[in-house]
Formats: sequence, structure tokens, C-alpha cells
Amino acid sequence: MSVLTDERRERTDGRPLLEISHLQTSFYTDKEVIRAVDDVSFDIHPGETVGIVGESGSGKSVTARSIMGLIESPGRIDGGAVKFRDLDTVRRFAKKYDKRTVDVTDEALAEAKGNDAETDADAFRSLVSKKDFVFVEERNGDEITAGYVDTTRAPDGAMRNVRGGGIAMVFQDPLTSLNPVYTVGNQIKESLRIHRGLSGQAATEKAIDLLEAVGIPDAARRVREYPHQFSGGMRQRAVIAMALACDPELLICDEPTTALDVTIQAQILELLDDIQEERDLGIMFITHDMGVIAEIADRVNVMYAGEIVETAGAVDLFENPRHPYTRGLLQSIPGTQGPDERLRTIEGDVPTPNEKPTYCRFAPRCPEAFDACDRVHPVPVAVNEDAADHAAACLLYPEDRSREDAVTLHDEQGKGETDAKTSGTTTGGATSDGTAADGGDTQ
Ligand SMILES: Nc1ncnc2c1ncn2[C@@H]1O[C@H](COP(=O)(O)OP(=O)(O)OP(=O)(O)O)[C@@H](O)[C@H]1O
Ligand code: NI
Repeated sequence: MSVLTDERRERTDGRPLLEISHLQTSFYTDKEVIRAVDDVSFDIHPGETVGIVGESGSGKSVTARSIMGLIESPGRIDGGAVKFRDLDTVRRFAKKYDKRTVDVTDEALAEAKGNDAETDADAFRSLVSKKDFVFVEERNGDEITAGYVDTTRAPDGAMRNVRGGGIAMVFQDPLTSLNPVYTVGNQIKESLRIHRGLSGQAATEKAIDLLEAVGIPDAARRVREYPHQFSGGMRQRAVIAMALACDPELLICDEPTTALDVTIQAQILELLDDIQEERDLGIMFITHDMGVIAEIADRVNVMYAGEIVETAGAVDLFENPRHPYTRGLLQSIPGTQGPDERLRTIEGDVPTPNEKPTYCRFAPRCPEAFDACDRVHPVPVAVNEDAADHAAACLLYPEDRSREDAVTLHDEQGKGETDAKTSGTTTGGATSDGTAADGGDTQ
């Protein structure tokens, strides 16, 4: 597990590497609208591993695909923003798409406020147009020194660039990333050619270095082998080497160890940890396995039916889980119960979220549900006054309030948030009409 040092935060001047706010992704099928990701917000800092955990169908992979610009019809991102702070990407795209680049520097915002904007959010909106996707936060003369791209608004060409450079992805099945007809070495070299302009002997040497870096023995020989000559664990290492070939800032791992046996799984987790340490990578790690999360994450977001129901530092989450759903997940880790106890799982399935929630989606399965859970939608709140970093979307919290007061707080905050979103104040300029899916709009 890596530690998030001040030094690491400095690279983005304390700002998150990835900042997801009010992300809303739905699938408009013939039958229904599936609100797969329903108002999700979280951050990832450089050098930080953020775990996303939840049962099958909770929206983990759709969150990842939304970040990567990989949502295809009948899916659509209906709202929110995904800010990716990769200076290389920002500089390159600012040049290429100067008409879709906007200055949101302190000076620009101050000037907008001097004109007629009342709040910072108003100032921001007055500067940004719908087409803008490169946001410049700081300039030093001609040089951009801070900024982000919004991947929910970036054009395809720009997203291909992000996917090959700033963000790399590792999936559960390494064969989805490897082409059976090319040697492993040639696939890594192709990536090196595209992303780092390396070819010939230099590329071969670099490919061998990368295979060595991911712990593949006898790399000089294996670089000439085909994927089918690799074992499952070695294949996943090769995929990680390929991901590193484009020198990413952020690695998204979607169940990368689920298909592997426990020993190999542990080795891959250790490898990811080492690589992260060396390269200061941000990692988003998706799994349904709380045991794996405990191994690797610095921070954990628990997802249920399209929403984040609890977020906390990893140690805090495991020592002090607050949401009844998180507690249920933790009780279903093998080995956490006495020898006589049978493995407990939460009864029932994740519901398909297909309407705007006016209640708690977990209530039907929740051992602690009470009457208000059926009529008030819980919003994320600090679990108590002293826990700024630990939030749960559950009417039992904040625990230092009476139950009645807590319910009122959720009820009012929920309404307040909807207003804020509809007027776009929280979305970094993207149109974020959280109600878009409700109007019978099934395009
Ligand atoms: N292309 C699609 N068309 C329609 N619905 C989809 C599509 N992709 C995902 N969904 C729906 O979105 C919801 C979230 O799916 P997602 O794949 O993100 O779940 P997950 O948390 O990654 O689950 P798993 O652990 O099984 O991978 C599910 O209800 C799923 O059926
Ligand atoms: Ni998934």
C-alpha cells in the first residue's frame, strides 16, 4: 500500500489527478433506462490507489468506461464532469484545439467576477462554452503550468490520445488486450512506437526492460514469444508492461486479478504496488473482493446500484465500516468468521436502477432499514462531526444527530443538490441535468 505524501500531491499542486463530479451515465434500452452510474463523485490523487468495490452490476465498470470515453450507444453520459489533470495532455490539446480551450485561471475568474458574475460558479459558467474541453488553470507566460481535460466532453481523437497516453487500463482477461497473432514484444514495441516514438533496437531494448520491470524472467527470450506461450499470471504481467509502455499517469484496473489463483493474484498486487511507488501512478482499482481491496487501496469507494454509498480511507473503512451494505460486504470475506460459521452473503440482488431515486436503493436488503428509508434518498454525509474524510449515504448518519434530524438533513440536502445540479453549479461547466433521463427521453 502506498502512502500519499505531500511530495506526491505537489505534482498537481494539491489538486486531484482525476476528479469525478456528479457523473451520470445511463443506458437507454428498448425496455428501460438503466441509470448505471447515478451521480457519482470521487477523486484520485497522484500516487494514490482508490478502490471501487461493490457487487456485480453496481456500476463499477461503467464508471471506468465513462472516464475513458468508452460509452457507446445505447449508453450516454447525461451529466457531470471528469477532470483529468495530466499536463502533457493539456498542453498538447490546448494547441491542437485552441478553439475548445478555455482559461479558467484565477485572473480570468476574477475578471469575470468583476464584470457581472456573482459567485465563482457564475464566473466559471460565464467563461466556459459547451464545446470547451481543455481547461487552463495556470499560465506562466506562454507556458501552461496547470489544467485539465474533461473526458466527458473531449472529442474522439483526443480521447484516443488520452487512452494511449495519460490513462491506461488493465482488464480481468489479459487476452482481451493481447493479440494472439503478434509476439508480446511486438505488441509492446507498437505501443512504444506510437506513444514514445521509439523503434528498432531501442524499442526492443525498452520492451525487454518493461518485461523485466513487471517481473517476467528471461525477458530477452520471452519478448519473442506469443501470448499463448505465457501462463495466465505472466500474461497479465505482459498486459501491465504494455500499459506502462505509454507512460500513463493513471492506471485503471478492472478486476485484473479475478481470474488468477490466489498466489499469482498476490504477486500481481505486489507488482502494482511497486510500479506505483516508482512512477507515482494514480491507480483506480475495481473489484468485488473486499479482501483484495484491503491489500491494495489507500481509499475505498463502495458502490451500490449506481451510487457510492460509503467512502473512507482504507484502514478506517475496514476498522469502522458504517454503511450496512459495507458491513455486509465485509462479513462475506472468507476467513473473517469463525471456523463454524458459514460464509455470510447479503441476501438478494443489486436492483437495476431505472428511476431517479426517491428512497434508499439498499433498503429492501438492509437489516437496519426503518420507515424513512422508503421515502427519503440518502445523500453522502460525514458519518460524524469528526470524520470529514468518511462519508456514508445512509439515513443512520450523521450519528451525532437524532434520527429525525438526520433524516431531515438528507431530505433537504438531496433537494438542494438537485437544484445545484440542474443549474450546473457543481459540474465544471458541463450540462448536468440530473433529470434528463426522467422525461421519457429514450433516444
Ligand atoms: N451496454 C450496456 N447496455 C445496457 N446496460 C448495460 C450496458 N453495460 C452495462 N449495463 C448495465 O449497467 C449496470 C452496471 O454495469 P457494470 O458493468 O458497471 O457493473 P459492475 O459493477 O462492473 O459489475 P461486475 O462486477 O459484474 O463487472 C448493470 O445494470 C448493467 O446491466
Ligand atoms: Ni465490471
